[in-house]
Amino acid sequence: MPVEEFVAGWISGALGLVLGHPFDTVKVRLQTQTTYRGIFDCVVKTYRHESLLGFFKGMSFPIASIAVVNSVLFGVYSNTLLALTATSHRERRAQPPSYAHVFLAGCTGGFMQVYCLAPFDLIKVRLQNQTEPRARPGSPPPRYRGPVHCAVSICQEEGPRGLFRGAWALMLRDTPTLGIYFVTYEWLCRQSTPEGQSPSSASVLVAGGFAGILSWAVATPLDVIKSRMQMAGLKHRVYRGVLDCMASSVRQEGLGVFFRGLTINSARAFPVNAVIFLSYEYLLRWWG
Ligand SMILES: CN(C)C(=N)NCCC[C@H](N)C(=O)O
Repeated sequence: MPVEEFVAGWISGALGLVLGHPFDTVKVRLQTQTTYRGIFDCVVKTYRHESLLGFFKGMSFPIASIAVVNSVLFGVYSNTLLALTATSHRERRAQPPSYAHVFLAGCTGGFMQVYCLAPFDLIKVRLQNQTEPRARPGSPPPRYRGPVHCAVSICQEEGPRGLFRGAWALMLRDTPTLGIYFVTYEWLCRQSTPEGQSPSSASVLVAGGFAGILSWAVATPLDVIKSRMQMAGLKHRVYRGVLDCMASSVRQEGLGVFFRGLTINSARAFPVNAVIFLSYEYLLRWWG
């Protein structure tokens, strides 16, 4: 099994993560808290209250976990294509796989990454939702002191299964949308590249950026539900499942709830995924 794809997936994921984390914090807050009037209000309040560091809350764990998560996504994707089409990454420009195969491989990568992503994503969301400024003498300490304390507290208070809260919604979000993600990337690359050649850097950037936007646009409704289910344990709010969370969110806030965070998610998705695909492609070309 070729391992370069796993390593390239890890490095490219880390680059994308650092670039996109501040946008991600604003998105998570808009999706799970009702105190903000919009993106601008959330950015201003976060900055005033928590300084620039507020936007980077919860980033250390994803940085550590991206090694596993993104390498599983890209590694499983590429190796599933290898199993389906018997072509390696190098041969795929000359013998492009069908879009059905690309979709299937993307869905498999998305499905497999959920197992690694679920606990890390839960901890990220809980830490991002802590709006207290950094500890000052006399001010109440935040609920979680950091990622490890957060993981231990969840295990103690909600049981080890608590770490997988929202995992069903995450699986429903990621399995089809990662199929869409890779199909969009492949389609846009092929449209802008003469047959048999490798896509230029500009093509990769644009195709990666739009693949990110489209897949996140489709993923946003389930992303909202996933984030709410992840926060539910903390707020002692009990949802009976994904459908119950959907129904109760719509009842209280209307259908617009499914589109919370869509604008900021799209603004984040373009640069993040452009950088992910560019670094992934170049690392693989560089290694031969
Ligand atoms: C719609 N979904 C779930 C995705 N496109 N997932 C791929 C993740 C790529 C990158 N880490 C990001 O956060 O955008």
